[in-house]
Amino acid sequence: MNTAPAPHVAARVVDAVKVYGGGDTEVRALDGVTVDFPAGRFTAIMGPSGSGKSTLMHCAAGLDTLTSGTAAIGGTELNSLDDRRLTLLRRDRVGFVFQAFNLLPTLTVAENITLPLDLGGVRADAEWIDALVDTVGLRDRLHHRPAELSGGQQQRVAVARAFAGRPDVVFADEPTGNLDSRSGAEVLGLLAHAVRQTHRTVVMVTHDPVAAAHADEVVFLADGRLVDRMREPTADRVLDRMKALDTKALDTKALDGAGERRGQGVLS
Ligand SMILES: Nc1ncnc2c1ncn2[C@@H]1O[C@H](COP(=O)(O)OP(=O)(O)OP(=O)(O)O)[C@@H](O)[C@H]1O
Repeated sequence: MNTAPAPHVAARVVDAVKVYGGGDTEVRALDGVTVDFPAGRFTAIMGPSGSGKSTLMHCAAGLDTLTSGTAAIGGTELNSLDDRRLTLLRRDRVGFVFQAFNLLPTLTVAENITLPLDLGGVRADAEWIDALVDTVGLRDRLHHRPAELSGGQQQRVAVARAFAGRPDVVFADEPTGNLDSRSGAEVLGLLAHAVRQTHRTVVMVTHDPVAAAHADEVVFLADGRLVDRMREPTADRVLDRMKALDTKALDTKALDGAGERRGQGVLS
């Protein structure tokens, strides 16, 4: 079966299973997840702690491999790539933003932004980079080093760096986890703006309903399964959904403790 995405899908996983460990310590972090991340949209992944959010993101981004099932980015199935091609795909077609800003302290803001392109020997598109610098509001900081910037400004550099190579998709893992709420809101607004203005795709893992509300759509995981999707989320609706999932997760754990069979996912 050809599971490569149609052009309007930036990334996709199909029947994704990820098992860590074996025997008594086996964990099914993903238990048959199929999800599309539409191109030109901002999607948030939410779910209770341990529900598989980071595992899904890492496998969808080619940072980790699935036990079974497939993952694809922009029409390319990741399982079909050897290590070298996978590294090139990650470098050329995927951007990353992490909780820790991961900037190089000895480089200026401008150098940090174009670092992935410079490492790959790719010529930066000056017009695109110029527009990005304006989008993230760092024009007057281009020659500063990261230590001279606030946390929010550093994360804005990381956002510009993630978009520098016009990637098919930018994956963001708790990008506001180290920021105060005001800087966090700025970075989220920026991600949403970059998606709208440049028609790029962002997939973000977050614990925070307020952060998720900046996305166009939220996908919810529970127990390694996709249990719901919500378009045009608001923080209140996401919070209500999360409360229901957390309650269900607690109930399931209580049942497990009583020796009952594990629940079959929250909505099924
Ligand atoms: N490298 C690993 N080895 C063993 N188990 C792992 C590993 N990585 C994750 N897990 C387990 O897989 C499950 C899913 O983990 P994952 O980090 O994807 O969840 P999460 O929803 O991102 O959690 P959190 O919100 O707490 O960050 C958890 O039970 C976790 O303990």
